[in-house]
Order: sequence, then structure tokens, then C-alpha cells
Amino acid sequence: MSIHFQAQMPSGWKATSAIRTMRFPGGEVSLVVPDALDEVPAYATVTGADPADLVALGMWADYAHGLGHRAVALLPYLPAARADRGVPFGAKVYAELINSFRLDQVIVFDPHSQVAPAMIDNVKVVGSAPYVRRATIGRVGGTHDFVGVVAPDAGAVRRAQAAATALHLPLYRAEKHRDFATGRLSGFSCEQLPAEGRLLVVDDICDGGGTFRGLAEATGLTRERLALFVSHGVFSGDAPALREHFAEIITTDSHPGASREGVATKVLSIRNILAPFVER
Ligand SMILES: O=P(O)(O)OC[C@H]1O[C@H](OP(=O)(O)OP(=O)(O)O)[C@H](O)[C@@H]1O
Repeated sequence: MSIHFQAQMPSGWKATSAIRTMRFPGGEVSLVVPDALDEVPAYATVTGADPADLVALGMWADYAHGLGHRAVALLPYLPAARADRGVPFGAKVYAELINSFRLDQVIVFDPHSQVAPAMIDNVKVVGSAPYVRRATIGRVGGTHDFVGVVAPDAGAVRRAQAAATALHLPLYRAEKHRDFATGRLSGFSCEQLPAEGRLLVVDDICDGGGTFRGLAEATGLTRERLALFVSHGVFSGDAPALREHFAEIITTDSHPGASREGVATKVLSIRNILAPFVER
């Protein structure tokens, strides 16, 4: 399972909780809470979108509330955030499930659009731009060879613009066409790019990577000139082929797919990024 419980220890430090998840023979998810536990629940982190982890989160919230404590969740990969329209309306179904846990704070990272977080109670949205900068150029004014940020499609323009502003670089826009019903991609185009220097493509999710392979082919740039930052590395299907097009691929561990062999060149700790936003 991809759920982690953090607790406040008697020493005052936060550390991994002694609470564990378990499954009954019938399949139900629950928690094992050691006797005489002298820790206080701090926050739970669910990475990925496994419904069993969400049920475990609900169990933990019920446990924390039962003891009179706050229940705070880091939910960096907001499940079904991409299902932000149509029927079934996935973002709404997941939001209603999450809201039923009555969490006191839900911290999400770079959600696909504003639709899904708008339906989550007590939500805190953390954007990717400062972390894109830190993971790529470091300090503004330092030496680097990036000459621009690329938004791979219309939906990425807002986050890519925020990253470009943080990096003090120009933004270049690309376009892609996807059939929402089938998920199939067809056709890419991109603004004229500089003749030299590296370009950083910034987006929220890399699933099978078709968007980024298509974009790389449309630009005609060599892999040495292309880097990719995606907040959520699902890295399904042919994602390893991205390394043929991007010399550098950076993501967070917000989804278990991020650890897939042969895709990311750098994986940031999402707990390190989001823990400072936990309200006590
Ligand atoms: O790795 P891939 O399989 O190519 O998927 C990744 C792309 O899919 C998502 O956008 P999506 O096309 O769902 O955006 P939309 O809301 O505009 O349909 C995401 O924002 C990426 O751009």
C-alpha cells in the first residue's frame, strides 16, 4: 500500500508512526494500532490513487478524530483530478469520498485543473513553480544553459508560465489534440524555439508519455536540448522511451510509478515539499 503515517513523538520530533495498515480475510482495510501508543497523529500521506489507500486514510482520520486530534492528509496526486468533466464525473466521485473522511486539511500538489481541488473540503493547493526552479537551475542568477520553458498544451500554460516566471525565462507554447473519450492523441505543434540552449517542458502528469514524445518530435530538438519536469510521474506504458527524447526527467514521488526503472533521472520527495504546509 502507498500510505504513510507521520506522528508526533514524546520527544517532540516527528517520525514514522507505529500504526500499520492491515486487511481482514474478507478484504476490508483497517489499521493495527499498538497497545499503549504514546505518539500523536501528525499527518497521513497517500501517494498514487489506490482506493484501498484512501479507505485506510479514512480509517486513520476516524482514529485521529476519535482521540480528539486533527486529521491532516497529504494527497499530492489528487486522484481523478484529470477526470474533471464528463460522466462519470470522476473528480466529483473521489472528492465526495475524500470529504466523507472530514479531514481538517488536505494538501494537494499541482492538480491537473482547478475543478477537482475546488470540490475538496479544507484543501490547500501547492503549486510546482518553486520546486521546478530548485530542481533545475537552483538559484536565479546562477550559471545554467536553459533558454526557455515549454507548455506542452493549453492546459499546461498556467503552470508552465509560473515556472517560467520563477526561472526568469521566456515561455513557449505548444498545442496537442486529444480525444477525451478515447484518450488518443493526434497532432502537435509548437511555437518557434531558440536555435540553441536547453528547453524545459513543464506539466502536471506524465502518464504513458505520449504527450511529451509527440512534443519532442514536433520540435525536432535533440535529447540533449530537452528536459522534462512533471509533478506526478505515473510513467505507465511506453514511458521509458521518453529517455530517447529527454536527457533529464524530473518528477516527485507523489505516485508509485515515479520509481519505475529507466524513466526519471531525479525524483523529489513530496513529503519534504508538502510537510511545511501542514497546519497544526
Ligand atoms: O503522458 P501522457 O499519457 O501523454 O499524459 C499526460 C498528459 O495528460 C494530461 O493532460 P490531458 O491530455 O488529460 O489534458 P486535458 O485535460 O486537456 O484533456 C497531462 O496534463 C499531460 O499533459
